[in-house]
Amino acid sequence: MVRVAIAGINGRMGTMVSDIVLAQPDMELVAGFDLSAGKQVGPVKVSSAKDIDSVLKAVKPDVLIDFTAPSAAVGNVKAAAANGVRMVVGTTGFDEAQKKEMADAIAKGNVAAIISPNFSVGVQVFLKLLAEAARDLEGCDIEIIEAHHNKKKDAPSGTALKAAEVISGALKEKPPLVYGREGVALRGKEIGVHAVRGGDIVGDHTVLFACEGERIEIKHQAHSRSAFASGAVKAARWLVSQKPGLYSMSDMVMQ
Ligand SMILES: NC(=O)C1=CN([C@@H]2O[C@H](COP(=O)(O)OP(=O)(O)OC[C@H]3O[C@@H](n4cnc5c(N)ncnc54)[C@H](OP(=O)(O)O)[C@@H]3O)[C@@H](O)[C@H]2O)C=CC1
Ligand SMILES: O=C(O)C1=N[C@H](C(=O)O)C[C@H](O)C1
Repeated sequence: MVRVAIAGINGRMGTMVSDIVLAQPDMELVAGFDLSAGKQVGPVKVSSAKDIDSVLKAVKPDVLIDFTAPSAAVGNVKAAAANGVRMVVGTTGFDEAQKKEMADAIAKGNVAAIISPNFSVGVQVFLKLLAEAARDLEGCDIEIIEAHHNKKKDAPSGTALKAAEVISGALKEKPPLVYGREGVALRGKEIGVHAVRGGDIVGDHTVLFACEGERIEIKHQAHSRSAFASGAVKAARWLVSQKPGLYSMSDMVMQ
């Protein structure tokens, strides 16, 4: 049995991840953490986020799945790594210092972890297509447009930033990012990044390659958070048989 703990278990993603974990015959939900404690989820009563260290020590999960907020996730990663617990981190919106803090904690704890801004399998294919298009269409103007629900706190999305990183990695000339546009300014060599927020949009990412006389759009649309949640649960199962280290979702999907 894979013993799973979930941080952010009361949230939109945490709720869906716990439903999927509870339905897996080879998984057991052993702990859940959130700012508001006490709710019963399957066999566990949600623990207060501040008790994560003592609860991890007591229940010894195999994997902690985190969908919370950036500073919360950094604390959770440190607690999990210090207790030898593997991690699946789906939270987005980290700054560079927070990314380094997590990587250092994972290395020091000598545990296996996946940090990914998007756990859908489709998005891994989308990223692969972007790299190919960027290589073949060098010189075309590139714009990334993402759309999400009106409760999303970070912008641009983690996936949009990952798309920019992948595109940049495939181009000979590394362009700067320009977030939105306002006022009088001609487009330069940049990648434009635009965030749309509204209603209950689950997660759309479009990359436009605009060339002379033609254009290509590569688009991924998530219809349900189950695309992310089921990928995160698969990642938890996969991590159990991996050596210690920091992995990405493409390490798992493209194996
Ligand atoms: N990688 C991926 O595939 C995906 C990533 N995401 C990302 O996941 C994150 C969560 O998204 P979503 O579920 O929509 O957000 P929600 O706000 O619905 O859920 C986050 C939950 O975490 C709780 N929380 C805050 N701090 C802590 C803490 N220290 N310990 C435990 N729980 C805590 C929040 O409590 P409270 O509400 O009281 O603040 C809330 O219940 C975001 O960063 C989002 O961008 C989302 C979808 C897919
Ligand atoms: O907050 C969300 O909802 C999502 N966040 C992720 C991101 O920032 O890329 C992934 C997904 O698009 C949904």
